[in-house]
Amino acid sequence: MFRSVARSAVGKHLLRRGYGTVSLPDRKVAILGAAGGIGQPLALLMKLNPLVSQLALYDIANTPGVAADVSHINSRSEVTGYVGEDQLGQALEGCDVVIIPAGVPRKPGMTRDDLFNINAGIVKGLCSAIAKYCPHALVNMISNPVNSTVPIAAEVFKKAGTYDERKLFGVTTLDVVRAKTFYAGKSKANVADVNVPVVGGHAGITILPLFSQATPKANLPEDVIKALTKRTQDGGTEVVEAKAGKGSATLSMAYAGAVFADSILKGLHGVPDVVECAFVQSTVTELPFFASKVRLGKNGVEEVLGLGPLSEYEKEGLESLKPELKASIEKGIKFANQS
Ligand SMILES: NC(=O)C1=CN([C@@H]2O[C@H](COP(=O)(O)OP(=O)(O)OC[C@H]3O[C@@H](n4cnc5c(N)ncnc54)[C@H](O)[C@@H]3O)[C@@H](O)[C@H]2O)C=CC1
Ligand SMILES: O=C([O-])CC(=O)C(=O)O
Repeated sequence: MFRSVARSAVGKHLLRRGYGTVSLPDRKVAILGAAGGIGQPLALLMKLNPLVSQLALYDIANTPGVAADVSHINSRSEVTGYVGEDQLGQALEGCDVVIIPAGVPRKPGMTRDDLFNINAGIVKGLCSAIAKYCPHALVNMISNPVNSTVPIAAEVFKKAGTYDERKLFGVTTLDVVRAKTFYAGKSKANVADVNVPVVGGHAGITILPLFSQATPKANLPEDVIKALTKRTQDGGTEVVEAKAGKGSATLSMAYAGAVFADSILKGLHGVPDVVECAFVQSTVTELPFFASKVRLGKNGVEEVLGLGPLSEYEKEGLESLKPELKASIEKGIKFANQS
């Protein structure tokens, strides 16, 4: 997964890997919520990423143990654990990338929006600290409801005078990961070769997989496309129900979060043509935030790419998702400005 590091990169560190000697820059990455269900496996995967030189693991509890454990792995980065609000500033100082999986997960019967009351406040507090201690960092928001937490983060940064729309991302990679897996299953394509853009937001019908643009082409019948769409939209709920009260997706999310962070780091590193779907500030539709393909570069978002040609079914899906996504965005903005 992490092999395609550009050989021409500048930097201080020389690493000898299987494919020769490459130089890599110093990059500090923090995970906020690092002792949680997503945070722990994500810490493990980020420890394996050669583009990271310092890995800061922050949580309100239990990070010393997680950090001690992960730090014994013989890979490049230095790992430090930070626990409690007193240490949040140190965790964030000098960060290039901050990944946020802090907050409560769903239980069966809940929607992602049901998490708003608790997670909105958590995200707001963490983003205020980011604005203070690492205002130039790229922020990868995992905490749900992403459709609202990203607008909250944007408002907090605007108030602090640090907002840069190129540097704030709602992580929707798990929707892409699921769409690829489910499509490969039905089309019998090699899953490693499959690509499926997923646009919109990250909750229920706001998740809109564009199977008409999936590659390799498979010409699946309409009823199969509809079933694949529904399964992708309900992927999170499928896991919540299977876990039966013990939380939501953690391992597949850690994988998706690590894939997305790796792309962010590659973009920072100057690797060309790094494209991921993400929920960002957007003019692709009339909504102020929207997930679509994004080209990543040295400052974060280099270009928000358009939707491309949609099938009639996808056009309908796009119109149906807009009211819910709009309301979730507005709820986030209102929360950030009233409290
Ligand atoms: N974007 C996406 O695709 C996905 C998002 N999620 C979301 O990710 C979030 C985390 O999920 P899990 O890791 O399963 O939950 P978890 O409960 O296992 O872990 C959350 C961690 O956050 C920590 N935390 C709480 N308040 C904090 C604060 N103020 N500062 C730092 N850390 C704090 C907790 O101590 C805990 O260790 C949930 O909101 C969940 O809905 C989950 C899966 C996919
Ligand atoms: O469904 C949830 O609550 C967690 C999540 O966002 C996902 O798995 O896509």
